[in-house]
Amino acid sequence: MEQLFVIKIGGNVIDDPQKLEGFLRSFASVKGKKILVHGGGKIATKIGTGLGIEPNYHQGRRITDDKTIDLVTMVYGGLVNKKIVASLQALGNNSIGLTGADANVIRAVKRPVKEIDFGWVGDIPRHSINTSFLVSLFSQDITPVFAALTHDNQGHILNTNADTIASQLAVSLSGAFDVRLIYCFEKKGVLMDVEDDHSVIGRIDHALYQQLLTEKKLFEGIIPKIDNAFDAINSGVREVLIGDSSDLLANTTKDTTGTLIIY
Ligand SMILES: Nc1ncnc2c1ncn2[C@@H]1O[C@H](COP(=O)(O)OP(=O)(O)O)[C@@H](O)[C@H]1O
Ligand SMILES: CC(=O)N[C@@H](CCC(=O)OP(=O)(O)O)C(=O)O
Repeated sequence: MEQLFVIKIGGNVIDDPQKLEGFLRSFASVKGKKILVHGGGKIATKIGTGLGIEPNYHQGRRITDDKTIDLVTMVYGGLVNKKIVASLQALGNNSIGLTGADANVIRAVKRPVKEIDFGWVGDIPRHSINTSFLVSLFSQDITPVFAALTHDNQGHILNTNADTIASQLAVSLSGAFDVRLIYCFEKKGVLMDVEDDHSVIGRIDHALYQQLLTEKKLFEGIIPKIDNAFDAINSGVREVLIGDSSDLLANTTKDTTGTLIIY
């Protein structure tokens, strides 16, 4: 099968113009079929605060009320997405900016209210991705660039975690391609000590993951990222890597750096 890279770029890199430029330069030079997924939570929080829309989180996850869904639609689907696409065009990488609503690529369901009402937040059921549209873009040599937004097919945009969008896109395309999912962020990989960039853990399987959780080596966003990584590797994705955005090119070869997630 032909190889496909599904690459997610993290919020701290998007927030740093120099790092973002370096990353996009590397991304543009990745040969073959590829998809880029981004969020932009930090920028949304900054712009929202300026507009009087205070961020509201529960256990690190954004609660998305009526004003916030408008905010993130503007920031993720507009500002961040279109700037990335324009940069890629300048680098000679023809690309198209998409949300999950465009061409009905990602239909999601609003997260049911349990103890917490997350508001306009989407979860992606299996088999709800329009893969044939993506394949048609690949056949025209156009790279899809996804913002962290989906839709519910009832006229609503849903704020959807970018790591989850990346893993679900990877899973849905794994029947047709040899997919390598790469989570790029500002650290060298999953670290034994989050303050020490030399403490990269080369491989994590389920047993080691449980041990790292018990030892409290992992906190905040890295936990849902690893959960999404396991979801992908358990559902047909060939390889999943978590690494530094500046190591992207190495991570598209056999000599990967960063952390491999394995069964
Ligand atoms: N052991 C660890 N190794 C690497 N990162 C960790 C670890 N524990 C916690 N983290 C935190 O997880 C964050 C990554 O999650 P998140 O901010 O959601 O990613 P993204 O940049 O992709 O949006 C890192 O910036 C880091 O602060
Ligand atoms: C529902 C949900 O988690 N939405 C995220 C979407 C952005 C995102 O995932 O961005 P990063 O990957 O850069 O954190 C949020 O609004 O923060």
